[in-house]
Amino acid sequence: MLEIDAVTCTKQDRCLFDSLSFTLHAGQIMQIEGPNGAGKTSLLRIIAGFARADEGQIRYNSTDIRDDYDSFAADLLFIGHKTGVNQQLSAYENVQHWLMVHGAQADEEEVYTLLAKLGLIGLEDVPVRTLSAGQQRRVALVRLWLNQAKLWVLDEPFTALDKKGVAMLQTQFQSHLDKGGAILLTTHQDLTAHFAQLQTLALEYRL
Ligand SMILES: Nc1ncnc2c1ncn2[C@@H]1O[C@H](COP(=O)(O)OP(=O)(O)OP(=O)(O)O)[C@@H](O)[C@H]1O
Repeated sequence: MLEIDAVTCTKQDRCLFDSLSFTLHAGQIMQIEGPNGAGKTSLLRIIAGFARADEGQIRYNSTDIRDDYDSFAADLLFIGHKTGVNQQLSAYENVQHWLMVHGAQADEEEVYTLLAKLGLIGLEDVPVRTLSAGQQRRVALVRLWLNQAKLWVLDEPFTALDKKGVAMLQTQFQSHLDKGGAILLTTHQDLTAHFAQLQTLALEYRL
């Protein structure tokens, strides 16, 4: 599904990674680990096509993502450190916005059921900026339940979630993998007990 081929990235005269290669197949989850500043976010942004590698190629279904970015983007769900939630809008309004952007359909009852599942009922009409950090993260993650994208690229998705939130997210990951999706994520959470098919990639802090 996704091939990272000899990718090199240098920032501020420091080589973060050099000639990095790996493959992610349908049904697989890969965790990128490493200390602060190692280059995890930089790698995710290159893979998502938001930044250019100094060298190397990212292929999706055997095609360089730059040759057919629209098809790649249609299959990609990226949730970064900055979660992409509109802070001025309510959770409900954010969901309506994402549905429109992704051309997805969900009736009002489905939206409310999802918001209830994520513990956001009673909070769905207030501006997101007034919610707690964990509640804001839950709003950002609603997209994982709404989206048909096959490839999820997620930067620290567990940040600020409580234990129940972490468990719910892991269950949703498994459901995505079972349907043939693939997940690439950074997290400091130990996922080894939860995903038999977990692959890990450790980036070192290079001087
Ligand atoms: N836009 C940029 N311009 C210059 N340097 C950058 C830029 N983005 C990242 N860097 C540098 O690249 C290095 C790697 O940053 P990156 O955010 O990829 O690390 P990370 O492994 O995700 O770290 P963390 O665990 O703290 O989130 C850092 O030293 C950072 O200062």
